[in-house]
Amino acid sequence: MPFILSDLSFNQGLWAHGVTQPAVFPPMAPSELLSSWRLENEFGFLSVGFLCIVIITYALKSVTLRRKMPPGPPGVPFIGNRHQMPARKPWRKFEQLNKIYGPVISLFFGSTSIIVLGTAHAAWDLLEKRSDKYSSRPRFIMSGEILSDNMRGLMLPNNEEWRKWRKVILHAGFHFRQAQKYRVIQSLESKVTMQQIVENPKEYERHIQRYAASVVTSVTYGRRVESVDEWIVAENEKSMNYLTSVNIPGKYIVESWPWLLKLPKCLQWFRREPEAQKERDIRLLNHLVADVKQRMKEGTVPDCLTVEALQNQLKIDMGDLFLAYSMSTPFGAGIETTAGTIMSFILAMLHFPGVMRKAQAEIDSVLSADRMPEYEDYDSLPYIIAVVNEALRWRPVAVLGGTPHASTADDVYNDMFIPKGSTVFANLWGIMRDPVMFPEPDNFEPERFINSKDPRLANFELPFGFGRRICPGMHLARNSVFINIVRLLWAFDILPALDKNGKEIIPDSMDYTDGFNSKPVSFDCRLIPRSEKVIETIKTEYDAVQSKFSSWSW
Ligand code: HEM
Repeated sequence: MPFILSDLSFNQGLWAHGVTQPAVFPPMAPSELLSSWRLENEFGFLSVGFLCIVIITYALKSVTLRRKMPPGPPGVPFIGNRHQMPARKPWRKFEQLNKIYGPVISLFFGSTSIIVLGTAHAAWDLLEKRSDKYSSRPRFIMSGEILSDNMRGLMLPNNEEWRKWRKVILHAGFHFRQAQKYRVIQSLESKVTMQQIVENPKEYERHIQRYAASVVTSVTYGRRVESVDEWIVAENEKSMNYLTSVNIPGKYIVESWPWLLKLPKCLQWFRREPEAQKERDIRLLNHLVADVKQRMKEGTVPDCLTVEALQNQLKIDMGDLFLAYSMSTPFGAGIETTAGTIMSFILAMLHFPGVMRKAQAEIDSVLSADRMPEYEDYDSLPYIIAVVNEALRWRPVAVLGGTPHASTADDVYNDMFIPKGSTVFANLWGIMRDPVMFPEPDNFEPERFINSKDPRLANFELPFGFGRRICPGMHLARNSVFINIVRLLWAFDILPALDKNGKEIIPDSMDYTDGFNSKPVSFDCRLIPRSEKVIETIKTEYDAVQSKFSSWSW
């Protein structure tokens, strides 16, 4: 059994190195030398024997545990399967492994058991139906504990603080009815985006990013952004980039050796840099809340998440700092995801022009060029709704299912044992490409949602995760994706860029970024207004929007 054999040789090797290191001793008589040699040897043999027993017991336990657990590729002692995981796009490897070993597989990263779910049904069975056991998060020592003092809800385990945070985010912010209120802002911001694209189509990606950032700052702090270069976006981006940079597995030794946290704080060298960043984060987040408070006093602040939370602060029993961190949640979770999904839709249109024509035909049957689509048109546009669903499916932005879940109790699923403390990935990349649920998954085919009898496809929440951790921003996100997709299709032909010989350049449909959120690598395309009348309508709508924004800027 290679697991046990290599386990032993690795440790014996290390041990042997340790005891054969000669030190400097005073000279000894031969008899002394002999008895000391015997003593040392007896001690040595005892130690080797003890070590062997420990290692064999550990190895046997591991093998027995592994046999009871979901199948998976054999690993290496102590390292597990970590070395088999590619540094880039691990979701593709997960998909391959699910194809080989089944919808539920297990791996080991060191001593941590990793469960990867490769079908929607497996994810619903565990993360939704058994959400009492699967709604926690793994421990994030560097990013969650040291950098954020357990104040970032997205990384909190399933505890009282997380429930409090989630209630605020949902009830003060983004549950279905509350999210409908923000449609006004989303519609206005999308009109700005359309005008920016008409004026400067080459920068279309920046316009979409600005849209996503402005919706987030508007619904959170009641202030919008006019450019992605504004300080508020830059500062938050810095903070988020730092957070992501410390979240790299294996980068910090304390993640593998948490006992280092027991050292006196002055000896915990790894704390210095993140604690300095923490100070900067706190200054920024407190400033943003203070700004809302000030405008509440003046009576000039629009309805937004922070106003709702502050008005209910006593009732929800949330401290000032936790509230300030909680209000920043949409920054990390809502900008890249929304913009990335709209970018995937544009990429898909370059590859599937037939879908674009069909979608435009539906829009033209409901609207003319002198009226921009509105949310009220939603129910008249079933094909567009299917296009939105397909954009979320074809290239899911939260590619690994967002932040992984963690299990809080031992469990048995289809005769497979899942130990407490497992990290659980619902690999949305693989799930969305499951050919049973989504035949020919590489095709961008909105019809799959129209022709399906599956109620879970009609109400397509799958891209937003599972159970008690399901994305609280999903209604807001869906509204953003819908209004931008329908208006882009109404206004523009989305066509490939041309090279200098007039030949079309079709970007690679698999060229996506790395990280927990994966979006298309920037690509050129042509967004050609469909008529002069469309340009005129966009301009009229844009001019009308300006007066409504006057008090919203930073
Ligand atoms: C197209 C856009 C979006 C997609 C595809 C998306 C997807 C997801 C997914 C898959 C998760 C993980 C759920 C799980 O753990 O099972 C998640 C979590 C989360 N999302 Fe979104 N999201 C989007 C936009 C947003 C927006 C706009 C917001 C905020 C306004 C938001 C806030 C959050 C938060 C706070 C969590 C963590 C929930 C928790 O840990 O309890 N998301 N999202």
